[in-house]
Amino acid sequence: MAFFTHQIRRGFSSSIIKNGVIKNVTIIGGGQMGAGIAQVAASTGHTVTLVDTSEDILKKSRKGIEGSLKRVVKKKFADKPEAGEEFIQNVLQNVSISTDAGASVQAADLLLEAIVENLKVKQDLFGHLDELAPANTIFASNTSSLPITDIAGSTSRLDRFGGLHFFNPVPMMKLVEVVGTSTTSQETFDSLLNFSKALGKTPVSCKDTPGFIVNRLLVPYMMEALRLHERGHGSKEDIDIAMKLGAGYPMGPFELCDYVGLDTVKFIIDGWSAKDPHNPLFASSELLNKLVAEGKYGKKTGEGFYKYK
Ligand SMILES: CCCCCCC[C@H](O)CC(=O)SCCNC(=O)CCNC(=O)[C@H](O)C(C)(C)COP(=O)([O-])OP(=O)([O-])OC[C@H]1O[C@@H](n2cnc3c(N)ncnc32)[C@H](O)[C@@H]1OP(=O)([O-])[O-]
Ligand SMILES: NC(=O)c1ccc[n+]([C@@H]2O[C@H](COP(=O)([O-])OP(=O)(O)OC[C@H]3O[C@@H](n4cnc5c(N)ncnc54)[C@H](O)[C@@H]3O)[C@@H](O)[C@H]2O)c1
Repeated sequence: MAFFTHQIRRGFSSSIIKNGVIKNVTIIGGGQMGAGIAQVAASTGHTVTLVDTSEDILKKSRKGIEGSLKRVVKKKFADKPEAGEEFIQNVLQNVSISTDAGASVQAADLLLEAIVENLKVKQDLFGHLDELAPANTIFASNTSSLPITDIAGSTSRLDRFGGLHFFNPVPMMKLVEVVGTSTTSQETFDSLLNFSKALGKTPVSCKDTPGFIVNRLLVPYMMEALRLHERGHGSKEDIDIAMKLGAGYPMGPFELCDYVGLDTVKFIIDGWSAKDPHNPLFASSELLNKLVAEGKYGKKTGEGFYKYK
């Protein structure tokens, strides 16, 4: 059954964002975050184009969205399975997939990037798409740790650029950090704030400071858990149990690192440590580096601190 239209819908005129209301969204990066955001945006009546580098990856994104929608529907439509199935079909119809980023931005009110946590790669992508996207398309990044100002600097639309930081798993996590730089216009910021609300999320306003709010507090905590283990002061299992049962976290720090992706965790901490090398909060972890070198990125590869196969 063809759930997804495999091409960009034709017949759209260029994006004409009306009264700052975002309806058409192009998401670049169909990994765990991009697929999750696509699902939530499509579930709330937005038209979504999900872009990645290959059809195979996009097939995996589609499978992930379908799986997650089934879990949502199991609860939301517990006693109405037919309505649940209809909901899934409607949501999936709102999502197109594409490997052509340039074509996919033509009708976008919002271009939201969720690709690898690497400044140069993000700058190259935005710089390229800045030349192709309609002038009024708002650009936003889902970066965990990079300055929005640095990413935006690769474009000529500094007033129409902001941060939209979602949390993993996107369908379950209620928060969105909306990040304004010194050049983000109030109109753009309001559009991003209202878009987050339209997704059913609770937005908070953030300054463009390292880690915004959540990660500025979460990253040092998680890295200290890794170092505590490396000092021989606790097994990863005991640290995870302790933080779940003693501090009320739904996942322990090792479980959460695996859930986020150890490659992403390493990108974040290496970036911060390069900028602030003497800050002990941002010191790296040998164990993390070893696992990443072995290609053990956590849940997404089947092994990280724990095994998932
Ligand atoms: C060192 C540096 C690190 C920093 C990294 C920063 C990264 C980033 O920038 C910020 C973040 O995101 S930070 C990360 C922020 N994130 C966190 O901190 C997350 C912390 N973890 C949690 O909040 C919970 O463990 C979960 C909600 C993930 C799972 O809940 P649970 O109770 O432990 O386990 P359960 O029994 O499996 O699931 C129960 C029900 O949840 C539902 N459901 C779950 N996943 C779903 C999905 N994908 N779709 C749809 N539904 C989904 C489903 O209904 C399921 O019921 P089912 O009938 O069994 O299908
Ligand atoms: N994982 C998390 O918990 C989490 C939470 C919030 C924010 N983030 C941020 O979101 C972004 C994505 O993280 P993720 O966990 O989804 O990563 P991921 O590895 O699951 O997915 C990234 C996707 O981007 C694709 N990609 C890479 N370069 C591309 C390009 N030039 N064009 C199109 N697609 C490209 C990859 O093929 C991959 O499918 C990162 O900036 C990360 O810091 C991650």
